[in-house]
Amino acid sequence: MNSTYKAFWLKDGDLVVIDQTQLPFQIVTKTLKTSGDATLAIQDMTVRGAGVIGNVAAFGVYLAARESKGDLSKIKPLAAVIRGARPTAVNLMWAVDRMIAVLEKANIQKQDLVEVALAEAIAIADEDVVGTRNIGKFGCELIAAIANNKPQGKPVNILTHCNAGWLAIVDRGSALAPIYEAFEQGINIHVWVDETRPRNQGANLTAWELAQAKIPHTLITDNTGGLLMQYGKVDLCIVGTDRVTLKGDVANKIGTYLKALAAFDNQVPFYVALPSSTFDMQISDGVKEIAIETRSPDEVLYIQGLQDDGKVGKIRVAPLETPALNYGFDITPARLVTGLITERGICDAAETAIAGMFLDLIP
Ligand SMILES: CSC[C@@H](O)[C@@H](O)C(=O)COP(=O)(O)O
Repeated sequence: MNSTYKAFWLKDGDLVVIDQTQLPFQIVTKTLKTSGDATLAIQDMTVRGAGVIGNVAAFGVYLAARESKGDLSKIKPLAAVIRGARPTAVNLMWAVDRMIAVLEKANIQKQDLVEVALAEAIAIADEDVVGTRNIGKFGCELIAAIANNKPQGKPVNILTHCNAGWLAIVDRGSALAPIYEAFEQGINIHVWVDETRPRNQGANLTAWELAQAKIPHTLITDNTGGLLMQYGKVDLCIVGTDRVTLKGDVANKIGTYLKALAAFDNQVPFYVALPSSTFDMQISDGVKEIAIETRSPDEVLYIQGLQDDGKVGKIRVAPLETPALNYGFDITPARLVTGLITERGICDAAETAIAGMFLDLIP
């Protein structure tokens, strides 16, 4: 793993992860020693974001191999538990399936499965590093083209939702990869950051990443984007995704769909950035076929933040008797997506274009 920024790293054979539930107020790490630790870290969102969920799942299979002393019959049920940790991000299932396929082959060849699992989990992370760099380069071309048509001194205003930065995919994220690249190239940019209720990944994580990188940004409530688009203050939307179907329907953090509708109504280009591991080529209709995670109502009923006493705590924002519903993701239909920014290039969110660029991934 060669990345500059990391959401996780290896130490003495264990996996250390940044506890994202504590950001931006404190940088706390957790050490995952067992496959159960990996499952829990994914479930309680110590780690989150489609890519990093896949990485931690892959290392979780390695930890399963270690605790099973390389016995494949014991690794498989543990891997199945990791695979079920969260339902929507397909990178989780993809990573576990890839790990098990490699281990099955290695088992026939009587190789050391602990070593093989570790090497494969590292390989997946290393591929992500290369992939995000390429996503950054392709996406940056879009930003550069807009910048060329801007009056001198005016920034390209990019709106993003949730967190799709290096905390979500090593080592530059998906949606934020073109933003990091553009900033590095000296393009004048400014990012509108949706707070992303209920868990506030925008306010807590994206704003923190951008602040660390000194990239100009402004935090907005989730409902502000439409007005900004009507005012001509958004040049481009770029979001990440947890699963894209063969026909180009996009699952991403709840609220993405409404942003895409507003973008469509205002002729603002709406791009989705993803590594190819986020395609689910076995399905077509996102609304009918993608399982949307439902999370605890408490995430809606309470807000977590920094208290006046300097401690991180939660406060309730609704009457005690009010129930809440908490879908974690929504589906943006392909027709609202201007294009998909992938590590192989930019393609239309349509079956012919996706199949044309990713034929080798279609089962
Ligand atoms: C890899 S970034 C794309 C998505 O994973 C991201 O936008 C997102 O929706 C994350 O959701 P989360 O619930 O925080 O895991």
